[in-house]
Amino acid sequence: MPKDVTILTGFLGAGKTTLLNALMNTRPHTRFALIENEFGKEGIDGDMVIRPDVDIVELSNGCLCCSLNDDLLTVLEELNDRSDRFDELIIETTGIADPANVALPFLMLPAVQRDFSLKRVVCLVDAELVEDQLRDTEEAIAQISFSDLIVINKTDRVSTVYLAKLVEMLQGMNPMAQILTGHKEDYPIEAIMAFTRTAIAPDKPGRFTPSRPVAKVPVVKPRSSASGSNHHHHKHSDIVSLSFRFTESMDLTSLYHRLMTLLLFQGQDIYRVKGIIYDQTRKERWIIQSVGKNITLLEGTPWQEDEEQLSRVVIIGKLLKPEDFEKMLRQCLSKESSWQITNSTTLLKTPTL
Ligand SMILES: Nc1nc2c(ncn2[C@@H]2O[C@H](COP(=O)(O)OP(=O)(O)OP(=O)(O)O)[C@@H](O)[C@H]2O)c(=O)[nH]1
Repeated sequence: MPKDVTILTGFLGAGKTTLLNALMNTRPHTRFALIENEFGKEGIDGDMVIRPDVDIVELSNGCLCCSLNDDLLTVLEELNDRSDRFDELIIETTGIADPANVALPFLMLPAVQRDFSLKRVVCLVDAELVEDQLRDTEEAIAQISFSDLIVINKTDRVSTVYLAKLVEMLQGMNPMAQILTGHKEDYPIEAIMAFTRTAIAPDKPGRFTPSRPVAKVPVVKPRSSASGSNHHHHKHSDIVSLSFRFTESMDLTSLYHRLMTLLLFQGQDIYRVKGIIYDQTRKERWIIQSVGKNITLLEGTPWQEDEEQLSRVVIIGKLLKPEDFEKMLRQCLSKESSWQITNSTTLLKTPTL
């Protein structure tokens, strides 16, 4: 029997990993395989998955919808070789992925369809920030337009009147999608998992029309430019991912305050910050995140004795300059000696294929 597949998409910070954890927790007896895709070099999301028994495949430093398209097929083959070890597959896309390209192998390739059955493409939407995201980026539009099921998340942050308007607006953008609402304390998980795309006549003309010609699937793009730089070309974005790694202790309080100031004064182009922080004054790792101007701090698990204690920080936004963030992060180090930029991935505007 083909394994059920859920594609979980949604703009940066919409709440994909949070929903994923909630979903897997409500199904303790289901064995999940999970493909986590992040386009920065530092894969942070895999560490945020709280169920220890999940078979996680991390695909970092590229987007499944373009540069890692070929890798998806390889991973699917590998997963199929161990198909007796899991019941369902969930793919969490990057926050800027075009889900049409991630879904295409499941929709178009018989060899994939034999082993995997795409049940739903779920798009998480940040109720508070989606209007700005739709105005500023093409990615949010592609995600909402393509998905079968739209879950408006973070309803705790908006009024019911605004929420009703949002439902109307998103339904206008994608009239065929089902729309649900929820927040992290109360996700409509049963309704999400009960939904299957076959129930809504998937083959209606235009239903799954990808934004680019199908004939080009799978789209395989070079991972780096001919010059050998580490710039990664994305089809339609100016979005940059910066990854930093520090072996010195960081002062968590200082990081929090500096980040808050930065977001307050220059936050419009910083879409997402996520970090796992080593502060020598604390036994546990700490998770720092920001979405828009909202910052959250969360206590993680204690460091183990045999574990390397280090901080990893990923910053994603529009045309970000590494020097600005280098300066801020350097000021947060308890000692300033060993900071380094491990990767700087710039997604430049390039002509459509
Ligand atoms: N207030 C509120 N915050 C939420 C809700 N859901 C998620 N968050 C917070 O939003 C932030 C981002 O959540 P994630 O689940 O990491 O978002 P994501 O879509 O996986 O992020 P990327 O993988 O970076 O695109 C975290 O700080 C969450 O705690 C919600 O319903 N309400």
